[in-house]
Amino acid sequence: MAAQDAAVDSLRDRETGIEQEHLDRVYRRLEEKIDEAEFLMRDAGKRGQVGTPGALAERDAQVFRAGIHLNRLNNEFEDFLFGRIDLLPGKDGERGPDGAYTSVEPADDAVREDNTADIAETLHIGRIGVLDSDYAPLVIDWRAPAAAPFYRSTPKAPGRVVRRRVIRSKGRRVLGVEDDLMRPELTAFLDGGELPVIGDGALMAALGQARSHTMRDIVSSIQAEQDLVIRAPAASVTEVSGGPGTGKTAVALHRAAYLLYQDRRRYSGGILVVSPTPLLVAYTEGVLPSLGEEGQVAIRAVGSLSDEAAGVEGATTYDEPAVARIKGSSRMLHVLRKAARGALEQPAPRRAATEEDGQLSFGDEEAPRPPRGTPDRLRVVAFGARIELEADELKRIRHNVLGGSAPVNLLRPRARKLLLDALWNKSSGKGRYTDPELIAELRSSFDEDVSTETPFLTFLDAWWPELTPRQVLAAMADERRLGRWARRILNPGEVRRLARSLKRLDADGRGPLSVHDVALLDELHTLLGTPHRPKRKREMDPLDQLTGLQELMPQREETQWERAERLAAERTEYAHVIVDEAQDLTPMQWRMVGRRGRHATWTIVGDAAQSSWSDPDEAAAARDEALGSRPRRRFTLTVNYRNPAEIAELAAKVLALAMPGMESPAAVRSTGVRPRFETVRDGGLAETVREEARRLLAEVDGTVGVVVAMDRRAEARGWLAELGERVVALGSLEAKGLEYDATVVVSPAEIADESPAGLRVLYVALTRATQQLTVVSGERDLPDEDGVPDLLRD
Ligand SMILES: Nc1ncnc2c1ncn2[C@@H]1O[C@H](COP(=O)(O)OP(=O)(O)OP(=O)(O)O)[C@@H](O)[C@H]1O
Repeated sequence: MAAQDAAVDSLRDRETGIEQEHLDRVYRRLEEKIDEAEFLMRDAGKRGQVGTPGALAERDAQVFRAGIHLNRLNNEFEDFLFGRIDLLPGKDGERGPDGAYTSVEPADDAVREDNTADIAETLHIGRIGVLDSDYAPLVIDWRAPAAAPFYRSTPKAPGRVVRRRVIRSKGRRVLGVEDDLMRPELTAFLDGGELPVIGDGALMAALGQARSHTMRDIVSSIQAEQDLVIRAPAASVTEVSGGPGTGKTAVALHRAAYLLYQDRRRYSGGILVVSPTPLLVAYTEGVLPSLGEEGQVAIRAVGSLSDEAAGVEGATTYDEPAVARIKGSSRMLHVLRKAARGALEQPAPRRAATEEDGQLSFGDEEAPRPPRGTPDRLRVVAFGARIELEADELKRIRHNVLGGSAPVNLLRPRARKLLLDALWNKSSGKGRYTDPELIAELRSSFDEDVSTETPFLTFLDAWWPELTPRQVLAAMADERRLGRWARRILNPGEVRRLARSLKRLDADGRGPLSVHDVALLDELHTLLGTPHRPKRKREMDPLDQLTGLQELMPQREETQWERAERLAAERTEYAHVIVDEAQDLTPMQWRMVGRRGRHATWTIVGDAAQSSWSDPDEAAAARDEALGSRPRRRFTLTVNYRNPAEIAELAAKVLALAMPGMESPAAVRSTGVRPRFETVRDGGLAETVREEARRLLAEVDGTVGVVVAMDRRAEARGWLAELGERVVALGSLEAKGLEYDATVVVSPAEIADESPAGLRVLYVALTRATQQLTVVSGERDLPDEDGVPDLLRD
């Protein structure tokens, strides 16, 4: 036995050594390329401003590209090289642009009658492609067509692949290899020797690893059904559904990198990834840089998608479920339409303002102030006489201007014009001449005189103020006014709740926003419109400003990440929109996201069984509206890579209650560790949860997540304060998309009772662990003698 183990070890060492040699060659080549890039930059710097403008531009572009390349090479990705496939000869013998054979199917005579074959081609797969000096592929980019068999090949449909190898490396050192045989029936030869096979496969090795607070890419172990989604053509809409842990988020992010690789020019319009929470953004945002992509992709939480949320770093607070339900509903669109127009009229201020000559006095501050009570009379002097418009005339004019659906702030010029018309009609100027030319001249000077006088300007500012979305939202905190705008749309109870939830905002709408407020603000932004203002000077494109090395350096000071942030901030529409956890978008959020992808192609990933929105049909209708009539391509992911079977089995009980008849995905592995059930011990809930978290911290190497009902969040953070950074307390809605080595789910009944979608939220909570799960029951859970709460019993 010992001799056999030693043989296996020496084979492993030999194969690891072979890959080390290859990696050394790759790094030698990378060093050559770095030297080349550095030379190019030095040379360009020396040459300064000589040559024709065209040649200079070309040289500058080359320097810029070399600089970026250099940066990437210097980054020395962990696992720079991660895969290898050994292939049979191809059918047609043609080679693609990366130097690899293009055919997927083996040549007819590739396998001899005695089931032996020769390996005709070996490809190494890595994060970026590297060619040797003869343009032969040393490393193939994982997104290149030649790399597809690495992911697609299965023992059922192996194509040309005989052996797939995952190479584990760190920096320049190969740590080990894991092989999967795609044609186990075959004896294959490479360089005269039999092709050896090492280990039990890479997927299991990857899944067993401890989790940290950031997601890892899965580039070395993407599975065939996932690869089909990642490489699906970008046209129209790609919809991906799949249960918890099937890799939807991972696939969505890898797809973004793939699309950029495929058609960088097209996606220079930007890719937007919409995520449900800032926690999930923080968890996932490292994946794209690890795949060599960051510049063009913006990952945004739905609560910070709108510029209207700027200044509060996006919204992170949640409304109570009944309020969230109102704010998310498409009925709000009708309320907002009325509010955007109705908010023009300000109720009279509590403290009486001084009125003088038909105008409200605003004191002598110069800065524009929010309106304080709408004036009901306009009085100006023209042709030496006073002209007045009374309340009912003003009302008629307002009504006239507001007919139609144009954005309110853009109607101000029209309001101004109708006011001047009405004043002119009352003036003595109107009947002064009969000659149309003279009338026109007089009218034009009347307009100019009146409309530049302070009384008119001050009146217009107060009577037709330029409203901000936040001011309108704040106006909706007045229950009486909101009641008018929401008549026959919301019932009185809903009006009261909604108004009360907005009392947090001051008159200008400053104050803490909830996640659902953001979609309302974004809608208001559209309803109000932004009057045209002179544009700020455009920042120059790096290629515009480069003239050599000296200019390249300051440019480097803006990191790729900052550049992405800046570009995203300037962008309002994207070339491709990816929606993660799409089942959670409310109808109003779909409208907000839809506006950012009116001309985009889309990838939408989600799982109806995890929806925390109470009315999935209404959300589906809003989603259809956002996507329009674009054709859809649908995929389903079927394997749960996160939860061991023992945990998946328990979660399936809740799924059966939440969505009867819905199938849960098959867990890919089992650990033999069953979920634990605890009831509150003597020290109370805090002590019980703390003890359990402490125990789990000792059991696993990575992270522990404690999931509680939303209104216990702050309390739970206090319970765990002393346990260090590996443990995190989360509200049930915050757990979306995240995962931990071990989780403690506190009181399933509390989570399930939180909202109409509570059972689905509980299903999410129960599917977060990669290794161990403990359920702690309180009284409401009616635990049996084994501590199993009623919701989780058979
Ligand atoms: N092919 C794979 N190789 C290695 N790990 C994988 C693979 N596919 C998925 N995983 C891992 O499984 C876990 C779950 O993936 P992910 O979070 O993308 O799933 P999800 O479908 O978005 O889950 P949920 O719906 O619960 O949010 C992650 O840790 C991911 O890295």
